[in-house]
Formats: sequence, C-alpha cells, structure tokens
Amino acid sequence: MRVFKDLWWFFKQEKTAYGLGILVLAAVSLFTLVPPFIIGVIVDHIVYQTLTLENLIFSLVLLLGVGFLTYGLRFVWRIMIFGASIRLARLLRNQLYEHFTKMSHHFYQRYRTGDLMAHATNDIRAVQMTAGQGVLTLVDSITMGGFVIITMAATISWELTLISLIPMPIMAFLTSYYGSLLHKRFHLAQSAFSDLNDNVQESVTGVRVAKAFGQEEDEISRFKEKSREVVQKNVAVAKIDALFDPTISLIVGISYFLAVVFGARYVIAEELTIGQLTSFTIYLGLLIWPMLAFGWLFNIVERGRASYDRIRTLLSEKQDITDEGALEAKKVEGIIEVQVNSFAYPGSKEYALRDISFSLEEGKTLGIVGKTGSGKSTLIRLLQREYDAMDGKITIGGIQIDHYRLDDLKATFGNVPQNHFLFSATIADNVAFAMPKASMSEIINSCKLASIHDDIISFTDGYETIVGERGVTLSGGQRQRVSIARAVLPDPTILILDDSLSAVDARTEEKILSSMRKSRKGKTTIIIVHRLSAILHADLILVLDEGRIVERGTHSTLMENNGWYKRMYDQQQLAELVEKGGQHDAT
Ligand SMILES: Nc1ncnc2c1ncn2[C@@H]1O[C@H](COP(=O)(O)OP(=O)(O)OP(=O)(O)O)[C@@H](O)[C@H]1O
Repeated sequence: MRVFKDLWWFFKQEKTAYGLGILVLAAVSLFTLVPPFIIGVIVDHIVYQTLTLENLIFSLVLLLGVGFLTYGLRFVWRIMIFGASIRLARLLRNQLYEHFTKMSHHFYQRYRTGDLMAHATNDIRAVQMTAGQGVLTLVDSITMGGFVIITMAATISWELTLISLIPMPIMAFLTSYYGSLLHKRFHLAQSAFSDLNDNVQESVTGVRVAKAFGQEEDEISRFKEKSREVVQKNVAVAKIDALFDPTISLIVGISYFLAVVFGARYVIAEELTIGQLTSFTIYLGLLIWPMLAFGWLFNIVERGRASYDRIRTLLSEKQDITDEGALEAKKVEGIIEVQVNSFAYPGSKEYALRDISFSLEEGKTLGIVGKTGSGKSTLIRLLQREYDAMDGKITIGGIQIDHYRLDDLKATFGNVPQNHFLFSATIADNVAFAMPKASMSEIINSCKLASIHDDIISFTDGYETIVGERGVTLSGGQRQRVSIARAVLPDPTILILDDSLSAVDARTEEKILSSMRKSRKGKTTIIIVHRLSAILHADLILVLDEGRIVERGTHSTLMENNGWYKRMYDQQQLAELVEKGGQHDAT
C-alpha cells in the first residue's frame, strides 16, 4: 500500500474529486444493502401469507428508486475517481516528456529508447490504474465489505456471520502471496517488453541496413525469439492472475456452504426466519465483489508501485547541464577562446581531448580536420556545452560558456550534425524547424543557400513534399542539404557544419561554401571536413590526432609544414585527378 502514500501529493491536489468520489462510493455501498433487506421482508410476507398488493407495490417502488439512485451515483464516482486518475496519467506523461527533453546526450546513452517508451506508456498506465481502480478497490472492499458484514451481524445473526467468514483469512493470505509472486513476474514481463520495444525500434530504423546485408531472416528470427520471451513472461503473469478468481470463488463457495448448512439449522430452531436467511445469502453474494476487489487491490497496487518507482527514478535523474550560475540573459558573441587541458566522456577512462588551445575571432572561419575518431566532433560538443565535466575553460566574448544561459547559448549555434534527422513533415516545416514563424521567402533563401532549392521545386509538391521518417524519400545528399538549410535559416552567430557535406559532390560543396562565404560575412563558421578542398579559405585550420592538435595554421602555412595536412591534401588532389581521368578541371 506504500504507493498510496507515495501518491498522496496527488490525492491532496485532487482532494475534491477523490473526497466526493469516495463519499459517493460509500453511499452506493450503503444503498446496495437495501434490496436484499426488502427481498427478505417480501419472502417473509410470502411465507407467513401476509403479502398485500400495497406492500408489494411499495417494495417494488423502493427497489426501483434505489436502483435508479445507485445508477446515478455510480456514474458520479466513476467520473470523479477515474477522471482524476486520467489527470494523473497526463501529469506524469507531461513531466516525463519535459524531463526527457531536458536531458543531455549522456542520459540517452545510458537509457535505451525502447525502455523510455515503455516507461512512458506501460508504467504510466499502471500508475493510472492504481490511482483509479486501486482507489476504487480499496474503498469498495472496505466500505462495501464492512457495511455488508456489519449488517449481516447486526440485523441477522452475528454467529452465522462469524461462521460464514471463517474461510476469509485464508483468502487474505493467498491473495497476498499471489500478489508478491505477481510483482516479481510482472517485473520480468515488463523488462522483456522493453527489450522487444527496443528491438523493434532498432530494426525499423535500421531496416535498410538489414536489407542491404540480406539479414532480414536473422532479424525476423531475432524478433520472434524476443516476442516468444515476452509471451512466456506474460503467460507467467497470467498464470498467477488466473489463480486469483478461482481461489476467491472457491472460498466464497465454502462460505455459502457454511451459511446454508448452519443457517438452515437456525431456521429449523426458529432463531431465524426464511426471509432473513434469504437476505443473508444475498448479502453473502454481495461480499464476492469486495473480496475480488481485495484480491485485485494487491495486484493493482503491486504493479503500480513498481511502475511508480521506475518513473520516479527516471524523474530524479539530475539534469547534468543546467543554468545554475548563469548570468542574466545575454547575447553570446565575440572571440571564442578554448583552453581544454583534458576531457574524457563520462564513464570512459580514455581522454577524448588533450591540451586543446586556440582562439577564433568573431566572423572568422575555423576548419577542423583529422583522422576519424581524432576528437573533432567532441571539440564542437564541448563548445556547445553538451558536456560539462572537462578540465579547462571555453569562453565566448570573454565569458565562460557555463555563465551564459542555456537558451542563449543554444540560440547562438546553428548546427548541422553528422546524423541529421528529418521529421515526417513537409520540407518547408523541416527547414523552418528552429524558426517556425519564418516566411516562405526566408525558407526559400536558405534552401538556395544550401543548393537544395532546385531539387525541391522539381518535386510535384515542391516545398510541401512530405519527407518520410528520417527522410527516406530524399537522397543522402538532399537530406544533408535540407539540414544545412535548416541550420542557416535563423542566421546563427556561429554555424557548425560537422561533416555535413560528405554526401554532396565537390562542385556542389564548393557552390554551397562560396554562397555561405558571401551570405555569412562577419559571422563565425566552423567546418569539420574530410575533403580538405572545402577549407582552403578557412582563417584557421586545426589538425587533430588522438585528441590533440598536431598542426595548426592556414591552408598555405600548413602546406609549407609538410605534415599530415599536406600529405592528405596531395593525396586527395591526386585521387580527384584520377577520378576525372587525368584531366584538370577547366572550370
Ligand atoms: N558519447 C561518447 N562516449 C564515449 N566515447 C565517445 C563518445 N563519442 C565519441 N567518443 C570517443 O571519443 C573519441 C573522439 O570521437 P569524435 O566523435 O570526437 O571523433 P571525430 O574526430 O569526430 O570522428 P569522425 O571523423 O569519425 O566523426 C573517439 O575515440 C570516440 O570513440
């Protein structure tokens, strides 16, 4: 029952709904006691042949009246209690969603998407059940059960009541035992479901890779295996679930047996009337629901507790990048100065960056190159404050980046990440993602800048073309250019292109870069590339290797250096020449 204590904050917040709902529920329990009583009285009238038409009509009207009243009241408590539980689900869903959106990359590395989805659906449903069905079963088993037992004992026979209730403690013991078993098995079923969710999510996302490698059969059999596991674990839950009802029916059956055997003896001894025994057996029938409710209560509460614990654990995950210590709102601008002595990713022992120091005047272009895994993306992640835990400091305009507000910092950067993502929406909406109020001409301008405008207008629906999940209807190069258009639309103070031109040909790349040079005059641009011809005009080029800067300068100074940069540049030039069949480009 601890979950009720844990959810107390919500019950307090919804005290009117729960207070009224519980009162009405109790009133319904009270009114339910009336019909068995009336039936007992009518039976006695029949037995003693004292039934008059007036008596009968009066009793029937009373039965009808009580029937209609409980009908109305049942509607009211449902709206009150179940309505409140739906509001709790909405509240938790919103809290979780808000929390997810605030969490950093590190969080998403630790939790699998499938798990997070399962928490946001199944767990919330289980908590909603606790706040709705759970409260209902708790209140109903206490009020209805209590009222019925008191009425039986006070108005009919306390001895017969005691005898008929003898099997009850066994039921309490069994239901609590089943409850704890259920909790364990439910936990396993839930994690198997999370696993399956994860598997589906990964398979759907990677379906093209699976097809390309002819791995469909393997994927299908992996899925079947996971699916079989989920079924197995859920059957294990269902087996315990299935024991609840028969156990309760058996115990109720024994109660009936005791009531009829001993009740008949009381009737023969004339200590009870037949009408009273009739009422008694009907009351006993009324006890079935509270007993079932009692059994279900364990079930619901066990699930609710496990789910609520998981949700709270998620919600208690601290945001690792916060606004704490930030100044008042301030535009982020000025010279970028980086002094990173060392940085390792959380949980990793290896340093991803070491002794990185450079400065970049506002409006200049920085090129970052180096072998794969040399730390290029890491450097720009630190610059955008995606990770905090580093030894060193990064300032923009003389102010440490963690002294800026996060919103201000985010508004400064336009980023085209390596693994860009297009939403299942129109191209125009995708481009305007960071600036939903952008005019159509602004959207078109940024698409022209990204050299994607001509492609877009060649589609039947032009800018209204819907791109599928992750942009499956567009080619890799087109998707890259839509992402570039999205990043340049707000005309960011600092634009970052992280290997964002890899899928376009050299000529298009040059076209995009030269129009950017024109349109972004006076604004900072950071370009990470593998094709060195893209950064010939950069004001500063850093060559990284194993997390350190091994060369720095402009294209011409680096060429004089005779190091990795020159070797790489010459190699790439040669490769390009070979590609063109040994012909120098005349254009
Ligand atoms: N989230 C992470 N957690 C732990 N280690 C990471 C993480 N991201 C990158 N690394 C490691 O940090 C090092 C630098 O990676 P980074 O992505 O910065 O390289 P890169 O130069 O951008 O490579 P590429 O050219 O392939 O994009 C690599 O050894 C990589 O394995």
